[in-house]
Amino acid sequence: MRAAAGRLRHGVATKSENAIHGLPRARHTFALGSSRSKAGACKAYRRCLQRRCKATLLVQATASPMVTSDLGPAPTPPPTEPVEVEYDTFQVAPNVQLLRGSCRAERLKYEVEYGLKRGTTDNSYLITSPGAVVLVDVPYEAYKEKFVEALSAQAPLPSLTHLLITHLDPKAIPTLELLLLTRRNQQRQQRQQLQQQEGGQQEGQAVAPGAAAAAGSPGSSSGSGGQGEAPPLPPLQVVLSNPALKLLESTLGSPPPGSPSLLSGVQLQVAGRSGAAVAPCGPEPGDQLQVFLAPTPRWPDLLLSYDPANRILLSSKLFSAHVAPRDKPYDEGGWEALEEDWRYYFDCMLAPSAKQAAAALDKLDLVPVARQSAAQEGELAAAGGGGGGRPRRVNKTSAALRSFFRSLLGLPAPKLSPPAPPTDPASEEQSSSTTASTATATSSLPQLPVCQLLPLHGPLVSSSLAVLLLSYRNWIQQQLQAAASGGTAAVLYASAYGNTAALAQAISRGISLGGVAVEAVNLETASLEEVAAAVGRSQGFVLGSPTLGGHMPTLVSLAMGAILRDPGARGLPCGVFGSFGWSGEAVDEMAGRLRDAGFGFAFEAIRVKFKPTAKDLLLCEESGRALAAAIRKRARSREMAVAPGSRALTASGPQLAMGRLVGSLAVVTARDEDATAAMLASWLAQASFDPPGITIAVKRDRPLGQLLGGGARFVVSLVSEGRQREVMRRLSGPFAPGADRLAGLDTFPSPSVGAPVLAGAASWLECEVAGRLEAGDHTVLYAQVLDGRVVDEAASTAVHHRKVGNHY
Ligand SMILES: Cc1cc2nc3c(=O)[nH]c(=O)nc-3n(C[C@H](O)[C@H](O)[C@H](O)COP(=O)(O)O)c2cc1C
Repeated sequence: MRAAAGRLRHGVATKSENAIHGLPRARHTFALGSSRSKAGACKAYRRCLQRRCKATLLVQATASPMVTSDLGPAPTPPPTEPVEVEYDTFQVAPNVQLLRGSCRAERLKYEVEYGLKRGTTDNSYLITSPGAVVLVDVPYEAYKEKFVEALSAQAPLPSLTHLLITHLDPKAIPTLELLLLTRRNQQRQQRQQLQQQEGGQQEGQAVAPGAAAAAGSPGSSSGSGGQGEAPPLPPLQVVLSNPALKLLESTLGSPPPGSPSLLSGVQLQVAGRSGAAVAPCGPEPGDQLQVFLAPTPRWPDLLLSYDPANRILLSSKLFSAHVAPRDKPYDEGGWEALEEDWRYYFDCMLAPSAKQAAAALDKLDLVPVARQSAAQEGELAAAGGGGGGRPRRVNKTSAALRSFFRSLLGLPAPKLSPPAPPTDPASEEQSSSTTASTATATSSLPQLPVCQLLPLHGPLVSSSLAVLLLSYRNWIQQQLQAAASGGTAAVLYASAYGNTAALAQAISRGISLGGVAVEAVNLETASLEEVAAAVGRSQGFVLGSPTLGGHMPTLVSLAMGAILRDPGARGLPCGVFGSFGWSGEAVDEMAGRLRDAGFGFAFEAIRVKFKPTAKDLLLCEESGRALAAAIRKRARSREMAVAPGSRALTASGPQLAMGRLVGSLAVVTARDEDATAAMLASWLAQASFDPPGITIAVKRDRPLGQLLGGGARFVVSLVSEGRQREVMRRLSGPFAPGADRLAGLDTFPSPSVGAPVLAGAASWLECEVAGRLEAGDHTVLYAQVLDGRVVDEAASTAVHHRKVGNHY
């Protein structure tokens, strides 16, 4: 192995584009088909469309459609897939508990287009203060019983005074239902107990002192001394955004005839303005949870909440990650251990809504400060410091931290977008007939010291707080810059079961990696005006649809009509894709209508049977990059038409000098299930003797970064002198999406990684990624060498010589 590593040379080889294939790091895991009969399935899907929500994505499925009908074979019932979940509670501040449901073995079946399988957590928080017990968020239904049990152990449910919902997913509705039902039952029991006690007192029986208070209701202690019926308990105040309110009303608000609405015992309060105070969170009068509206196209109901007493941001989907840390709830291992997870979540979930994410963060001037130890927090709280969270204590630290991290990341000014013009509070106000609007809007941006980010999913952010905050701004900035310089592509899709959504996500990744920003539009929730506006803002688009009943669903057809009617859309590069079960007409219909209207396709129509495999997702990612390339090419030719020669490349002195750096010419390969990736590389170097280690620099816009995440394994074949011409010719590209880049080259699988080794290479190495460093437009991967062989003792390694250092 060491002999093989010793074949690394600094020099030679490719001037080529490094023909990197990318793979998603893992496949998503949801199953397909439907448990329903033809009629049931159609009804479910129609209901989904009518409600314009993703509730029917809950339908479980199987990949073996067997039953026939006049719609075609209907899917068979699904195997029930038990999901193993755990439930834990942790104290994260003197008066704040984390209630955490986690699923490690496999991620839960949601956010189906999210490609990782590192487990996930659903985080809820309980904030207790004098006179208020505030629950923040309820988890998905897989956790519902354990959640209600864990919550009841922390606080009797009737004692809950507020429920703050930062995001309401249809899959959390059953949990909310159980919570409200259990609370109502517990209230009834309490009331009966109190009545019995009242009766007992009247009959002269002894009542244990404080028995009513032990029942746990804020109303109960005050009511225990009265005569007659026990006083009614105060209603639960549910604070949420207007879109969440609509979902709540359309589900729990309309119970079956004869049963009382679970919402009758709650008071709904719409968070109408950013900065509004909605619930107590500490002992002092000013200790009020503030809410900030943070809607994105994907999550139109999103709220962020700031707890000034504990200096905590309840960040909902922002700063989340789908990873389930063991035992400890925090970001153990820090930035190094979790950067990839946070970044991947951002790329999948927030990059397509970068503008909205920027707008949300611009509403808060967050200042990172150090977290106190639990003991210190306790002392400070006891001393009336509310957890020590007062700005005067922390400004010095925060300024130093901010400037340190800003310089570390080479970041510009902290603001992402120009300050918004003063808003008319009325325009931001969200209306609701059932609500009492909140008060106390901020007029300017006060600094908000923050020592913890408490997200909906994944680890709580403490040790990596400053760097994650700044990285978010950096990532958002990159997206906005891509949109400004490379343009935007609209990714329009509908998906009943998540399969087409998974394709849309992979295409979006490819587009982003190709240097073009993505505006994702879910046709189930967007209006036709929004569709037209998104296409109008874009320089290219893709359209995705499942086949249902032999056609594309009506909403896709309507969206298509909106595009065809828009004269500005003519000539935009585009592409179509979709998942199907047996006939797959939708993709042909879309392609046919666009072709007839004169549109040009950046890639071949993508049709995937049911659930996409790793290979399908790789094809999608490459197709996304092809669309990005078409968009950039079109922009360049327009630019050239205006100012010919404006983009001529001129190499500077340093670039010429850097061109004299040389590296070994290698072929890097990796495998993921049915997909194989290969790239030409020459920016390789030995980095460690013991353990043996190497580095590879991979350009950021290559999908290889996704392929080679932490712990990923790959193979390096060092090309032998004399073969560089042949290898470079075959691997330099350009390649059509899905093309086999190793076609025509002899290979064999490496013994343990199983990725292809180039036959006749000077040597080969099997490696495992052990670290990543973001470096300018490349990512430097540090990998430990697991195994290796010298294939040809006599061969020397080919070296890549270049003239200039501004390309390979
Ligand atoms: C009610 C219903 C009707 C369907 N009709 C067809 C059809 O006519 N032709 C076909 O190829 N697949 C059909 N399918 C299968 C879907 O296209 C397939 O499940 C696809 O993966 C769904 O993609 P999605 O997850 O993006 O919604 C049907 C599925 C359902 C539930």
